[in-house]
Amino acid sequence: VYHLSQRRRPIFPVVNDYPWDFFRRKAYLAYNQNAGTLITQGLAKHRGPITMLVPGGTKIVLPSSLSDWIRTNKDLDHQELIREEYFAHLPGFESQHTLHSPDRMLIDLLRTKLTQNEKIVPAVNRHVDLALQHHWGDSKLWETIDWEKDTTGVISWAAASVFVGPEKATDAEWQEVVQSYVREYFAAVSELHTWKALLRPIVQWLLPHTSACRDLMRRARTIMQEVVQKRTSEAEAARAQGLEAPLYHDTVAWTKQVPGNTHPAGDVQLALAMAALFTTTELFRQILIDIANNPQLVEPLRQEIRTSLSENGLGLAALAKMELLDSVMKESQRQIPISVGLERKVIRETFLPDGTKLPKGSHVMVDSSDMWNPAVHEKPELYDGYRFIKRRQAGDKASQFVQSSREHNIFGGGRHICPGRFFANTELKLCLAHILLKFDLRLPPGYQAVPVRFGVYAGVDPNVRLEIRRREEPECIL
Ligand code: HEM
Repeated sequence: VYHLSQRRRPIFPVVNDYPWDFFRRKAYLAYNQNAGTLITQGLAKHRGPITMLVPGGTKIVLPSSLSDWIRTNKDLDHQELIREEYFAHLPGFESQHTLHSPDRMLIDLLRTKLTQNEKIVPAVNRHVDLALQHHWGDSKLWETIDWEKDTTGVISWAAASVFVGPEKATDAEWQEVVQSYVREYFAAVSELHTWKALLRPIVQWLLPHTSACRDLMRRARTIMQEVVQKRTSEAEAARAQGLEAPLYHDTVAWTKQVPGNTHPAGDVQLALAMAALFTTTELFRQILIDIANNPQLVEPLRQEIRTSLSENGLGLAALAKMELLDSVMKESQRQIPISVGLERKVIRETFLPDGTKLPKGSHVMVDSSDMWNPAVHEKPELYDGYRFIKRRQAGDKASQFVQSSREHNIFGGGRHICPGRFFANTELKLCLAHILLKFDLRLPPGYQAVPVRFGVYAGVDPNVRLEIRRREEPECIL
């Protein structure tokens, strides 16, 4: 079967190869439903890398002992993999090209401007407050939030305060464009993957999600052209009157300062939304589930937030002092069962430390099961909000939320490590501080959230009915 359907014979043992499975139905079903187990058992059995058959090709999974090798190897690339797998060349998907452009404009911008930038805190804080009023309301009676819309909305407004800036952050049309684009984009990518590569250049014009992306991309470009134009006129008017032009602390202003930038402002915004919205919202949802399921954490968290804010004022120092919250956030990452990290494409033939050749074009990734490994974590099956603060106090140097390590590689590593993780940290801590001080949360009695699995990836339970109410005496220190 391999010789007919694969150009190359897999170098490592295949873990989902079954007799008489000519069309790979069984192989793909096993991958979709059970990738985590296939990986753990396969790595244990073969004591080395394994191959998985996946729709459209094969993926090589390396044991976590090779994390450092992958992290530092220059023959492996993350961006090229993403550009290819997420169809960055298609019309309507230009934002993916901007996000993973070889010029690294946006990545460098995030690294320099969005990492530990004190100036963005007040705007994010204000927008979190506005977002909670808008999406979560003022009721002191228990109400069920719209799990998809009211979690995405909060994160999207908070991020927009720094991405698009004050003119559009809470604008209904802009929010609709951005949030719909991210939804349509991921749906379009999944839809396109079900078609043979040869047919994609044709079907891309006919499929509803791909068409929606093109339309939303056009709208984003038009809206952003107006924003840029408005700011230019504003600056000219100020100059004409001998005044200083207004100062903005957002990606629109920062992108304008990049010499020779060729990415349209609309593309930059959709690129940011694509990288930041789904990832951060998913974790936000998981943290809300875990806090609701662990009410004993609420008072200690509230106390920590009050103390950090009263001793440091609102700013990065206060957020850094929220160590229990930091630990809770990292522990919640462990509840989303993503089986791999550090996905890379081999861009030049390269060799594993034992001399095995990895051919150009291979797709490699690293096993993430250390996150649930009893040799790494005591009682890994339990949710322990204090897990990472205890490790930190015991001297573990990689137990903070923004840190990535071999045992916990949710933010990747090496030169492609997520440049948005500091911003995600700021945004999530501010959202959770507001929520903890102003709301009570609960889940229906006995509700067990069940994550969904898509092959090696996973998502938070989409059917949660989270109930919220404003606290009787909300603490207005934020
Ligand atoms: C909890 C939220 C987030 C998670 C779990 C996450 C996770 C990741 C992961 C796993 C990677 C690939 C790293 C690698 O393979 O080494 C990545 C890359 C990236 N992330 Fe994030 N991310 C999050 C939030 C954000 C945010 C808020 C932004 C933007 C503000 C962002 C921007 C990016 C960009 C631009 C890249 C590409 C880096 C490169 O290719 O060099 N991410 N992220």
